[in-house]
Amino acid sequence: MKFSLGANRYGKAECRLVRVVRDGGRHEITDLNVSTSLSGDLEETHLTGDNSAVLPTDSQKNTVYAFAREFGVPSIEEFALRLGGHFVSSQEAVHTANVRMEQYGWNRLGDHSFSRAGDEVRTAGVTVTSDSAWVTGGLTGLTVMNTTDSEFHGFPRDAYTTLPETHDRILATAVDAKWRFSTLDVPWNAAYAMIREALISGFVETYSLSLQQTLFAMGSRVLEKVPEVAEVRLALPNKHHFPVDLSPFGMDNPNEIFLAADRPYGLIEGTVVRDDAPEEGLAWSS
Ligand SMILES: O=c1[nH]c(=O)c2[nH]c(=O)[nH]c2[nH]1
Repeated sequence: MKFSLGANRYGKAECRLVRVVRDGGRHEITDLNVSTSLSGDLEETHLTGDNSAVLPTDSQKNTVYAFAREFGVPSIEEFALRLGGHFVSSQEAVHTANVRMEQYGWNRLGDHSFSRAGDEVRTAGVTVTSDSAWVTGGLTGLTVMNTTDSEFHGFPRDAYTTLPETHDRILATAVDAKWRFSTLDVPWNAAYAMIREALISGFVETYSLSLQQTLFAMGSRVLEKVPEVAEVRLALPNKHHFPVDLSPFGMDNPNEIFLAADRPYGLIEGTVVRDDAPEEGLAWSS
């Protein structure tokens, strides 16, 4: 039997890149998912394992981050054209470069705070018995980011600790919150709006030394603003943004170019409870 190689291409899929421009105190962010795919005279690696024409996908990924630092991202179209043009012009064997871009939208919350558009879901749960009922509200998928005012240091260093201490990092999380009402006499929609606002302002306005500290501030803010809430439970994934080391390419990275990692992520969970919170179960008459 004889086989021949049909269409083929290769590249790095889903380079998650966040770029922060810090001209003055008002930051701008660009959040991208970049995939490269090259094709051309690439038979040899498939047929004999000769890699002399195979620009590593790792190099393709590095180019994405390095170009973001060197040339910025005026638009995803321009950035994609520059990347594609580079691969085709610099690699003799590469005749076609496909570059796919996804750009995620963020809404501004403040000078260095943003919330990601879409994905947010309001939730509610009720339990009803013959003589009582109780209500929990919640939200999931509220993704927020502070591009400064976050530090993490002073932690124990054991034999397996490699994490550098940081005094200026990105803090980003997708808020997963549940709260328990201590009464059924609640203007539900207005209360939801206030709770959501309290969670956001707690995140934005807290100068954070840990996501745990931010969690407690967010929960406390809800209890402060909405007296009908007895308890807030928060699950906050720490959506890590690692500064990319561009020194191998002769570039610095003044906290501008980040790899947005999706897994694994820290998961910080906690409950903030009003000291005089009633037990679950509210009499209908109350
Ligand atoms: O805010 C943080 N809390 C942690 O517990 C933790 N652990 C870690 O690696 N980074 C962070 N950041």
